[in-house]
Amino acid sequence: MHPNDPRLRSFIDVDPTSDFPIQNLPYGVFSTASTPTPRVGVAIGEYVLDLAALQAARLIDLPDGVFAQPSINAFMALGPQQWSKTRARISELLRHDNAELRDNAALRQQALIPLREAKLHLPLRVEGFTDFYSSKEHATNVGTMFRDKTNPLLPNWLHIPIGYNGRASTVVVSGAKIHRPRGQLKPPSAELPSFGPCKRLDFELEIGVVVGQSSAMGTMLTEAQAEQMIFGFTLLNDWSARDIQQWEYVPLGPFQAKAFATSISPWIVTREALEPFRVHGPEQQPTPLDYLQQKGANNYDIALEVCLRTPAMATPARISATNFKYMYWSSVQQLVHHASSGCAMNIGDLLGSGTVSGPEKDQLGSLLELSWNGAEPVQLPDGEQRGFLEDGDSLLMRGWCQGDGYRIGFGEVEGTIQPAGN
Ligand SMILES: O=C(O)/C=C/C(=O)CC(=O)CC(=O)O
Ligand SMILES: [Ca+2]
Ligand SMILES: [Mg+2]
Repeated sequence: MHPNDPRLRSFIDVDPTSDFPIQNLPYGVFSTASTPTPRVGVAIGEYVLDLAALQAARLIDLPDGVFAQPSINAFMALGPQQWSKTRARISELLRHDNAELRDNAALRQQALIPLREAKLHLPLRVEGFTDFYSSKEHATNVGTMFRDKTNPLLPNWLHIPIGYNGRASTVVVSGAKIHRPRGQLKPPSAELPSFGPCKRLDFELEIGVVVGQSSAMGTMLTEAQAEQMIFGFTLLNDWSARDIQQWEYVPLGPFQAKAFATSISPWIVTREALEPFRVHGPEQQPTPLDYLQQKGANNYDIALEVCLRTPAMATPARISATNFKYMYWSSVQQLVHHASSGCAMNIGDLLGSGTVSGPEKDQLGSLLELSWNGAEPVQLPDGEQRGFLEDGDSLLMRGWCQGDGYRIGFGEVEGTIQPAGN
């Protein structure tokens, strides 16, 4: 049976609402109190399966030590055929009718760790971080607020997957504390800029693409090559300082406004696990230039939600619910474009999709849009309201593909705002 087959069952009980059924098997890096060395595992139900332990027990046939690493980069370097073969083998080992692991109590004890006992680390060594801008709704909304409401979409937008080179150095895993950045601020009413803590701190709901293969400097990628280079997908929050951004971004784009932190979820859902959830993206009109043309279903149906919890709230409240399927430019088009000048791509490059905003008012992927630059604050169930994020606020993103009786989930990415540092 193919590892995506909905009929597959594991000997580990998995709730139908779990993010991590046997059809998912996302990769992460974890450690435990008893074994503090970070190593690679996959999530299954309420457990992490320790792949370094399975390999040491000779149940997985790959180069020695490939999972006894603090990142998945060495595994990604093995290439797409090994990714697929390994996923099939892990699936086989977890099946209800396979005795190899199921009936080996000692190995099960060692290799299946309850998720609540695992510390989750940044799953990849991030070589480069690029952030795209591929939701037409988001680009239109920001253009309306920041530039020209009669002509919000800039003329290049429908021809180029626009992006900027971000910072790999500040990509952090879910749970990492986020310090309010400081920067140059110049509200429209002020004559001169001042330096101080950001007053308009925001999130951006995005999907992160993990590049698992390299391309040589000077070479372009075909659609098929780019597809094969994508290892998997994460949730990504591109924290954004809107006041710093508005003053600094002309003409080279965001710089310090988005350099202070980017959070990702701890699990990387493989491209293969998302195959059953492919959908057509929006129609692209005008037709893109030849090198960007793509055939077939080039997007994914991934439900996404954003929840906010202020220090006064007992539980988080949902403030947005949208879907990745609305994105105009696909991940493959972004990657093809990224390499099109001859830019070398590396194993461990991370590409942000761009803020995922849908067409409706409750489908927007940033507070900038939800509160219309602070003018219409978001109302929370306990009577509080938010134009932008305040110290102590916790922001939570979730994502999943809904199958028939199971879901391919991304887990979550959380970050809590700390006061500005020194
Ligand atoms: O329209 C602008 O000037 C800026 C938009 C963004 O905030 C840039 C960005 O990070 C891209 C995105 O997430 O879609
Ligand atoms: Ca962004
Ligand atoms: Mg960022």
